[in-house]
Amino acid sequence: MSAATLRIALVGNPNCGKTALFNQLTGGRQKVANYAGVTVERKEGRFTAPSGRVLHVLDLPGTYSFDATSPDERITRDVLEGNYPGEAPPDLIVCVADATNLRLHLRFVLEVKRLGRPMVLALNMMDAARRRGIVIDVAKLSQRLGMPVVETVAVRRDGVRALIAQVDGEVPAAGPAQADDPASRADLHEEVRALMHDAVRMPRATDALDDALDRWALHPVFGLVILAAVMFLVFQAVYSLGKPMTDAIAAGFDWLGAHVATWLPAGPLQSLVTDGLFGGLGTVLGFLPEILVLFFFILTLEESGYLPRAAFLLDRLMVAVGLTGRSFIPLLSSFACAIPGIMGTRSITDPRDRLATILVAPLMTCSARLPVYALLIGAFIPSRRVLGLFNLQGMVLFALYAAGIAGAMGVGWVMKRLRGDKSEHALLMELPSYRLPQVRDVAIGLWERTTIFLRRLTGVILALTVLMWFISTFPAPPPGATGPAIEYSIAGYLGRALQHVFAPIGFNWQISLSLIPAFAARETAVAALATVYAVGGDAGSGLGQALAAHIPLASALSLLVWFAFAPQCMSTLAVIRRETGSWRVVMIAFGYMFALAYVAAFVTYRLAVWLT
Ligand SMILES: Nc1nc2c(ncn2[C@@H]2O[C@H](COP(=O)(O)OP(=O)(O)OP(=O)(O)O)[C@@H](O)[C@H]2O)c(=O)[nH]1
Ligand SMILES: [Mg+2]
Repeated sequence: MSAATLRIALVGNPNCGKTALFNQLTGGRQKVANYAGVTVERKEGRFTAPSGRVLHVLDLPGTYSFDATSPDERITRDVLEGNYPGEAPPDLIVCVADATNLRLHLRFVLEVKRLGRPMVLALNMMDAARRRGIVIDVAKLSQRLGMPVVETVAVRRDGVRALIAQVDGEVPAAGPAQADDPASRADLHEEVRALMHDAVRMPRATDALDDALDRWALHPVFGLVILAAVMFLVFQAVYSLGKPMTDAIAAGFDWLGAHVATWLPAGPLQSLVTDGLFGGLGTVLGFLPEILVLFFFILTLEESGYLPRAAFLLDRLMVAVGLTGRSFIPLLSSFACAIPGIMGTRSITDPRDRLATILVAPLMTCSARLPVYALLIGAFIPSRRVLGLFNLQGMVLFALYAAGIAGAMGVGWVMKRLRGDKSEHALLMELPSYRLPQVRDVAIGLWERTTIFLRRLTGVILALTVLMWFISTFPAPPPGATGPAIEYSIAGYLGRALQHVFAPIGFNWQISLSLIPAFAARETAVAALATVYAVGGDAGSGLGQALAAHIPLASALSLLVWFAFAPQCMSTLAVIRRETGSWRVVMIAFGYMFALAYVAAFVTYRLAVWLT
């Protein structure tokens, strides 16, 4: 080991603030949230300590013990034991413990100590511990444990000073390694009790506010009512807060597009700029506010500590449909994007539960679908008040999300029947303390979302939009052609060929065509429709109106339902393959979702045609 660099690893029970410490030390932007199992991969960062020494910091998934059973916990164990491929064991282990919950967290500290490696204990959440009147005799604890102990507050900028000073100094000597057998593990419990007795004074009462809130939040009836109300309000807010901003952006782009068009000579370049860039990309960009409003609520909920309660409430229902309460948080993250959701299933111990969760995660409506929904809802569903209070468009949006959830439950139930599984696993899940969201974490989360969105927009969506514009413009119609020019383009031919598949569910050739780029990034369906209609000369008065004029209501409803279920995302399929290591699972996922989407869209279309 050179003196100039030091490799440290942050370990500890889930939800004790390892990632918050990591971010504070390295200036990183890893996801922090108030539930167990947020971090499921090893993440690396670095910073330069005041002495000039460079510290490499590893953030690891939380783990309760070394009897690791879930895939994410195994990563932590392997890294510490030096079994992680291509990585030497860390020079110094920083074991993080939640100071408000030492009775639980010290057990793992003792387990890590048995590895006999240089180690420091960080008592995190000291702010919360002080607030609750918990008194910790740090000197005594350090002496009894035989390792340096520092206090930290990972959510405050100056809350990691003591830790930095500690890791910047001498590396503490390692204690003796101890054998790790079941008998000696039983002693850990006694050891924790003795430590608690000697070094920690806990107030008698637990947190009264948490208990009072939980009486409502975990109530079998009111709890569900509260959960439903929270979800419903979120979707109302997406509309009432996001929509005005979206409209303003769209108006701005129309204005800009019209002006830019006057500076360009008429011809392909003008068409590319106005139809492709302003029409296509501008329309997608306009949906950013809605996405951010949705994320504001998801991030706030994640930080509040409410989500594990919701998981707990829904556990019985989820077990009935072949999932578990543990699936709840991965499924909820899939509202952002199925990819982190599918990766989040690593914290599910039972492999069959994990597989079931992976298979249904793509049915949760990801944020890339929001522009498609918002566009079609805006064009086809009147913006009416219902019961003088709720917005009809917001209600339809809520219904589409609900359709995804109901679909997931149905599929889970069928899979459970197919595998003849009668086993039920009790949900063991820690309920964290309620916490006011940190402005910084919410801001980081929104910023991350914005950059991801803009990167997609200027990358894959831009490329596909230009491609769509190109195939809709060329080749030019032959001399003497009578129909609209676009019908003679590559896009026209391709769309009509595809339409054979999709005509039964009511899609015209333009919609059928837009499904191709949507496979790479779903939002592109919007850009593609915008471009195709604009090139066809139909979008003069806005894409919404053009769609309303050219697509019957029944087809629009069918398209919405299609998007709720269809397996239209390459990256999701790729991540399923990576996480399960099986092409068969990918085929099953693709096949069942395609069938489900097709049948559901077919039924919707026929019903709508019949009713209208
Ligand atoms: N009040 C207070 N909250 C903290 C502190 N450190 C972290 N938190 C909050 O605790 C929660 C968990 O923090 P994370 O950093 O995600 O915890 P983690 O240990 O990385 O969790 P996993 O990745 O699930 O193992 C978040 O809501 C943080 O905002 C602290 O020192 N004080
Ligand atoms: Mg973490």
